[in-house]
Amino acid sequence: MDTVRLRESWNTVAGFGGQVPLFFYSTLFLTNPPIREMFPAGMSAQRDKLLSALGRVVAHVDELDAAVPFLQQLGRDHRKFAVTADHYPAVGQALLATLKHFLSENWTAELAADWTAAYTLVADVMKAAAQEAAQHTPPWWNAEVVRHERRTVDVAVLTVRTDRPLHYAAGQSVAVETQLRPRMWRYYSPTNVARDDGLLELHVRMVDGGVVSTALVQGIQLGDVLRVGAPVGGSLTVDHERDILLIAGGTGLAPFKALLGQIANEQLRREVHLFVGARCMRDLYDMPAIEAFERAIPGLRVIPVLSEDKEANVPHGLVSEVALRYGPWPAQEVYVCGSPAMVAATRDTLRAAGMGDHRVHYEDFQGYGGPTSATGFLQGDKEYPV
Ligand SMILES: NC(=O)C1=CN([C@@H]2O[C@H](COP(=O)(O)OP(=O)(O)OC[C@H]3O[C@@H](n4cnc5c(N)ncnc54)[C@H](O)[C@@H]3O)[C@@H](O)[C@H]2O)C=CC1
Repeated sequence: MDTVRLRESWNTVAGFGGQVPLFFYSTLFLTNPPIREMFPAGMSAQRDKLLSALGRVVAHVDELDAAVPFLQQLGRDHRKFAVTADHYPAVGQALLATLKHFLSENWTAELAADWTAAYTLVADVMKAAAQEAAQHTPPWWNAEVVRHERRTVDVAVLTVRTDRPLHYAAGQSVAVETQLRPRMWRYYSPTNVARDDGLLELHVRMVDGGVVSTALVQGIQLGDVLRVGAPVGGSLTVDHERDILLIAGGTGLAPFKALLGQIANEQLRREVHLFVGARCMRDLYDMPAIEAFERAIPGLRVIPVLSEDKEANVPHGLVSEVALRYGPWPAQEVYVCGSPAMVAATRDTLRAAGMGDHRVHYEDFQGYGGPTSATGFLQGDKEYPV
């Protein structure tokens, strides 16, 4: 398989922009009408998600070893869409038809063979992981809403109870769907460690144009049943004993609250600093719970930071910049979570301050195709469905 040729051909096709997903989905749905039912009625949000994710993964197939855990999660997570092994050939055929169409005279028998081999590798990893998961877990968990608190105009804290235990690591995310918005899945990070009774707390901010987050904040009723997908993500999990610096922007606090739950149960003594960034006082929507952790964890220090309002005794500025001012952080593992813009800006700030990328952790959902890895993932209520 010539991976350079694969990548070059993908770059050429990607240059056709929005026409590519249009052609891909038309081909997929025309040749396999039942697959249309698996996607939401409105396709605009995810038009390019599946395809760009597939393209990225397949074109980097020479790094497949590194991508295997991600592809396995993807395979398991896709069970919630009712994707079965039978669907993979249809997607592969639509992908090949799309490449052929846009590469026209540059589409050769060799390229067709390379793309077929690459897609087969990716699909095999995903299918095997899905099949293995099917032995012991459902395609999704039903989760009844048992508590719904509006903490601010646009932030709700939901507590749901899954119908069977859901095992995940603190810092991972799960996809959530409400029947108010069928087939539109959004990722949220449970804010508690996994519990035997299946209780999960989720933090949801209503975002502009976010139809799912609006439904979860404003439309949901106690007793409603959400669907929850298999856990994904591994960048914000902690499996070491080093000191930690956590930098949260807004509801990006969610996975870190779960980490505090994990750390509170450790026998270990380590230093943990948590910077909680918000625009104004009322956006610090969960401080009593976070301060309770501060009392329970001897090495934990929590520093709220306001970027818009100025309040006495509360540091002012972007959370990343304030966190740097409190340094130096010579050996801490650094975890960053917030909006994509906040994560990108924080990474730049830390890099400019000389902090090596190797100890800065953030969830890369593009790479998934969602928060920056390979298939239409997301964080919070960003539009990253597959
Ligand atoms: N709800 C959840 O479970 C999870 C949510 N998220 C994501 O966290 C994000 C939270 O956003 P909001 O609550 O609206 O936060 P926000 O926009 O109110 O920002 C909070 C703080 O982050 C910093 N910040 C924001 N934008 C920045 C930028 N461009 N450069 C540098 N610093 C910046 C500032 O200090 C600001 O005060 C959402 O994108 C959500 O998708 C991520 C993981 C899990």
